[in-house]
Amino acid sequence: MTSVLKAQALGKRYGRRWALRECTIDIPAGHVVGLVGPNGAGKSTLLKLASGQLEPTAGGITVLGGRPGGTPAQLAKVGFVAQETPVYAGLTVAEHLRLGARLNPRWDDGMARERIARLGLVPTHRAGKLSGGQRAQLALTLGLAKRPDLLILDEPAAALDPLARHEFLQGLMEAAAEHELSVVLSSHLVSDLERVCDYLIVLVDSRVQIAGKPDQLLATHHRLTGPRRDPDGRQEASARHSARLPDGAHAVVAQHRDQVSDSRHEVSEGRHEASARRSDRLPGGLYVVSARHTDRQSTYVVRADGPVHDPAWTVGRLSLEDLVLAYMDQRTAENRRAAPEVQG
Ligand SMILES: Nc1ncnc2c1ncn2[C@@H]1O[C@H](COP(=O)(O)OP(=O)(O)OP(=O)(O)O)[C@@H](O)[C@H]1O
Repeated sequence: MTSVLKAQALGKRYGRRWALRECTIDIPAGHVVGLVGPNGAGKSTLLKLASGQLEPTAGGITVLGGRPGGTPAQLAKVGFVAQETPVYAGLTVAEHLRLGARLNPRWDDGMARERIARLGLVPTHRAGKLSGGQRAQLALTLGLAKRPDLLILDEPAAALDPLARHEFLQGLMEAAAEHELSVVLSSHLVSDLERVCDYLIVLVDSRVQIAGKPDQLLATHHRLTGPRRDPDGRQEASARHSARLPDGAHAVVAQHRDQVSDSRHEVSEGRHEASARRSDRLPGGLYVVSARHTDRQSTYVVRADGPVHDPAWTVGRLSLEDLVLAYMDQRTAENRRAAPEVQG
């Protein structure tokens, strides 16, 4: 299958700080890809690397088989709509279309005019006088009429009200289906991405945490809920030293040790051991994404290759939002290794 975006150990550093690191992804063509993550996670950095506006510090990236921004032909194949939906305030809607026609060899003027008319944008109106939603639609029209093979949008609907956002994303989906376009868009709004995307990338702390088709991601992640047998972490730590651990518990503790963090008890080494100790009750072969404990109950979000059957735990389904939030949880991210990609 052709890759629309392929990155191998891709990294970008600003000064001494990594904005993106060890990013390895392979996105097949023909998808609407959602890129989600907290502020400062590296989303814009990845999108700018993909559109050739930034050069990598480490690793490599190809887009539609070529180096981003490498040749005029490559530039023509990729459209980019930046975060602030850039339009020229002093130019009219019609002047934007004329500029687009002059700058883009594959420009589809008929489509641009038809779309502008359908959206009710008046050609003689200056972009500076348009509403935020209208400006976003104008910027999307320019991106689509360029007739790219890949359209990259950095938080395109962030400033729009829910109705305008709905219309914007609807238009994007229709255009993607009609023109067999691959799309990569970033957003903070998982509900938006859930509606339009058939491939998701979660980026946290400059690293890709997970990537794949939403149904596959949901099939491999579960919520495990069970009683917290010993709600006091200190008692649990001392219990560990009194050699009352079940056979084999040490091995399991070692297996999960760097995968688990307790959102409320992470102060000392003893506490850390206590939190690792709790995970020894989880079924084997799980990757712990997040862990939460109340006095009486423990809740884990875990990734598993197969179904989880363990009478000690209630296994529940996650929504996509639950899954993304579990990965985005900064309190657990620190102690987690980057998860391998789920290929779709
Ligand atoms: N030009 C720059 N110079 C220095 N640091 C930068 C620059 N651009 C981004 N960064 C830093 O790189 C990190 C990633 O930034 P980036 O804009 O890619 O994040 P983001 O996920 O798009 O965030 P947001 O959701 O807030 O737009 C941040 O810590 C940011 O401060």
